[in-house]
Amino acid sequence: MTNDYRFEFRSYQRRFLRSLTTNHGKWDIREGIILRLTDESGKVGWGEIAPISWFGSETLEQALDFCRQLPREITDEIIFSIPDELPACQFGFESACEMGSGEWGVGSGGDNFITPKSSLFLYSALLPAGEAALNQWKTLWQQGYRTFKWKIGVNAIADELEIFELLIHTLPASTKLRLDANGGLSYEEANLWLRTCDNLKANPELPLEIEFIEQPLPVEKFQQMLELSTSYETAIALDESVATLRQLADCHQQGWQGIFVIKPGIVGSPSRLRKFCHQYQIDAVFSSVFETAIARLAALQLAAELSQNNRAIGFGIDHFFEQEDTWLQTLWNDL
Ligand SMILES: O=C(O)CCC(=O)C1=CC=C[C@@H](O)[C@@H]1C(=O)O
Ligand SMILES: [Mg+2]
Repeated sequence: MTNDYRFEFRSYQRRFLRSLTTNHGKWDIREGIILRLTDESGKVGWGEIAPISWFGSETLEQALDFCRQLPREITDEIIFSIPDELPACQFGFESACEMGSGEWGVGSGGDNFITPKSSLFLYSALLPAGEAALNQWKTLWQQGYRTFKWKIGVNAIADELEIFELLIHTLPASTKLRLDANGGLSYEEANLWLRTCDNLKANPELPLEIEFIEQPLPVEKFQQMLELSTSYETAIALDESVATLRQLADCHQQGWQGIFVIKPGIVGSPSRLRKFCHQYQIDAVFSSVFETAIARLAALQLAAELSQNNRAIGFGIDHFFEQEDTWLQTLWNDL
């Protein structure tokens, strides 16, 4: 795309089919902004700003304020100087530029956001927290998922360990299971979960693989997580700790050698993410921010370019929403 664009945007709301319950609380409605850039030749680039403020990005209001103060005609210069305090805006505007320039091989954008569930990617499906996981996994298995992520740190640890015991005796042997605490465990609880997973790893009768425990401790407990990462066989993945590019660089610089969960929708500038990942070859797992197909297309493009170690991508979240294809068209038609 050339460097002058007509800029339009509108906010959206999408209700989860079922609330997403994590240690951060209950999430019922996903709100975001869809933006459209049209260059002088008429080429269109679509972008999406999908903040998660409790994860470390800007708030939706801050993103809307930023969009409202922009002129109707904007330039590359404005886009590539969006401050680091607005990482979801950096992602939304930059990816709209890239799409419009056809760098993804997407033509006019707008009419086709089919994000391929290609076999090139293994997808990880998000299970509901608590014992609902025991009922839900089979439907997802029948849809082809072989990697699942289950939220812990939501209910009492004794209850979750009990459900975990049932889950590992129910899931097929070839399953990979990820546990995501969203920073909700105490140091003692994190040790108990890691020890439990190590014991499972040592049990030949239960070959199911615990791929990693995600963000066991709060962001401010980085040193304790660094210590835990060398004390157990079971891998640890940082998520909230590396939510933005600044945090990602900081944890890497402080010596994190484990897994990094990358949420492209809120991490910040795609071009700077590419540079970082190419430079440091980090072990990255790409993860959804419950975005629409617009941001998902951009995020999958980055995952395709930057994924290492064949890790399933955390975009198995379609079952959290109604079908979206017509919804996106109606959202924009009356603009
Ligand atoms: O990463 C995945 O497998 C799916 C996405 C996912 O789990 C999340 C997306 C956004 C916020 C969180 O609730 C949660 C996470 O902590 O990773
Ligand atoms: Mg997570």
